[in-house]
Amino acid sequence: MDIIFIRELEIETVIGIFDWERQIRQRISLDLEMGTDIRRAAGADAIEHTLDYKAVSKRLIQFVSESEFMLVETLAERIATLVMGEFDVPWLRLTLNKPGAVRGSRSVGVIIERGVRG
Ligand SMILES: Nc1nc2c(c(=O)[nH]1)N=C([C@H](O)[C@@H](O)CO)CN2
Repeated sequence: MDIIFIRELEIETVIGIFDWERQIRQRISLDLEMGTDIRRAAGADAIEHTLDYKAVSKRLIQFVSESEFMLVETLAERIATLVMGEFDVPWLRLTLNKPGAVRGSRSVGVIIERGVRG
């Protein structure tokens, strides 16, 4: 299996469990690895035969910036469902970072893996 990836996709959104967090927008950062087979696209040298990382990124920016979840877990799960469903991705690993959320740490967040790795 091959992997198409997106690193450090930064998006502002409403996220958090505290009252003050419901009033502001905070930056989250996504690292996404998506299972695929690149051989057909490489053979034809044609974007229509592969997973377009720009199209995935644009959809994620739209979805995440309009979302208002409390937990990073919920946002991560919803992103995984969206990517697998809309882009026909059989397996993915997603790291969702919430930088600066905990004083003294660079980042906190969640890592999830979904689907079947071929
Ligand atoms: N496992 C989690 N723990 C915490 C979350 C979360 O989404 N998942 N969220 C918070 C607060 O919103 C925090 O980010 C504010 O600093 C605390 N713990």
